[in-house]
Amino acid sequence: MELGPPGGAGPAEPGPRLRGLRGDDRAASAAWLSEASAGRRAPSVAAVLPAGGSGERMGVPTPKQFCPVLERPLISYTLQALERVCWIKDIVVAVTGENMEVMKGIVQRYQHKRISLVEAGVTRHRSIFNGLKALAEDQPNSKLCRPEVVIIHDAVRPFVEEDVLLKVAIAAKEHGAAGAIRPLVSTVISPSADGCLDHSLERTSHRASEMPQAFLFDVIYEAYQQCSDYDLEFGTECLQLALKYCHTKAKLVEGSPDLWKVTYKRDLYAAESIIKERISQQICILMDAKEDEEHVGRCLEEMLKKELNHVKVTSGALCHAGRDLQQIILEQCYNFVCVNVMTSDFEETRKLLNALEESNLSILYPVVVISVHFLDYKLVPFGQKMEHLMQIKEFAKEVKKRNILLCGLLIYYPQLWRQDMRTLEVRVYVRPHTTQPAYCC
Ligand SMILES: Nc1ccn([C@@H]2O[C@H](COP(=O)(O)OP(=O)(O)OP(=O)(O)O)[C@@H](O)[C@H]2O)c(=O)n1
Ligand SMILES: O=P(O)(O)OC[C@@H](O)[C@@H](O)[C@@H](O)CO
Repeated sequence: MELGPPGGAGPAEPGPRLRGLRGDDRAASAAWLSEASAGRRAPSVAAVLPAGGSGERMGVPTPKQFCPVLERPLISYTLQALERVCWIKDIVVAVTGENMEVMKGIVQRYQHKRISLVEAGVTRHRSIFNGLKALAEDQPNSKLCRPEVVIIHDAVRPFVEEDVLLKVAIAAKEHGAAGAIRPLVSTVISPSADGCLDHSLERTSHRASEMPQAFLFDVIYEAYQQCSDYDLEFGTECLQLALKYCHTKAKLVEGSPDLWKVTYKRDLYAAESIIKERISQQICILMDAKEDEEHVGRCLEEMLKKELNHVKVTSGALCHAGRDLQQIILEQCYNFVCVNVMTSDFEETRKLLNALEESNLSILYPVVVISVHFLDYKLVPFGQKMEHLMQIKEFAKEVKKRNILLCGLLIYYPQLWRQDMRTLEVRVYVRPHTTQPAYCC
């Protein structure tokens, strides 16, 4: 079993982040995190991701966890989802020896943090067990701490949100084990030996066991240590191991429809559609820290928040915002508004375009950049400005080769308006089913 280089301690983002949580989940998360801030020992949480399968049902040579979705390996989306959760301290991924270098390359290329790699086993349960052993602190050279709670999540379930992770972790702390469930889509039947129907299960009184699942580490580690070879070989349910070997009845937590596991090729197409839909709901507003730009950017942010799920704002000259921007690009933002209030030059937009051209964003999906310029027509003759701004056409042609759609928006305003900057109303028209918003100020 080989522990790869830990991906760096601590959450990818400073401080507690309650993103992706709503209502009482947010309150629960705050309570969960406040244990730390209250000076009490925070409940330490780690995750184990079994990623050592061959993906036979996918029917392609590449194991499905490494299959590209928008040119990015599927497992990277799952890691990104877990990394958004600041209270998961370590993420242990079990991969086969032959895929260890591939996995290390993915961790490096997408700058995944808090990742440790262990050797997978010949079955999913054995892979999970190897992950637990790495956390048990009874391994030589292990840099990992034994967690109080461990989350187990299939590497091929990329659409996991913080709220369900929090629910199963809190439930596991209280009950010893917890798992996400979903209503059955098809009725479960039991065939007789001669291949005929023996009986069917009452669908409404049964549920599908999904992931994530969470356990008190001691419970699930003990269960795996007691586990029979038969169960390690043929078992598919961690909750059952906790029940059978530790008499721990898991708390069942209703999960969202997006928790499904990528198993067949159609699931990969579905995953790509979901990822594209999520990309179209994200936008980043870049502006310089100048007061006017700040105000315009904040106006735009408020308007866009009514239309889109994720609106990020990064201010400060791009060179300072660079790290922020890199993180935003890493999180797969494909839509940008670059606000240039008093400067007509394209320096900021150009820096953004350079960062995008050097990024890992897929060329298969259009990046939309809207370069907004506010100019006081009393200060600057229109002709001269338009000539200058027409440069944007040249930029646009250049970056189009990389599927970056660059649009320019010039807002000419009278001198008086400058004092009225505070009253600026931004009306945003986001064309449905497109990533290209149309703006009017
Ligand atoms: N020896 C194994 C087998 C599976 N898994 C992981 O367990 C998760 C769920 O298993 P499954 O969907 O069955 O994956 P595969 O075994 O790869 O798929 P198949 O059964 O189609 O071969 C996947 O992330 C898979 O990589 C694992 O870590 N080690
Ligand atoms: O059986 P598979 O290896 O396809 O999937 C493993 C688990 O995801 C599956 O058994 C869930 O029902 C969770 O227990």
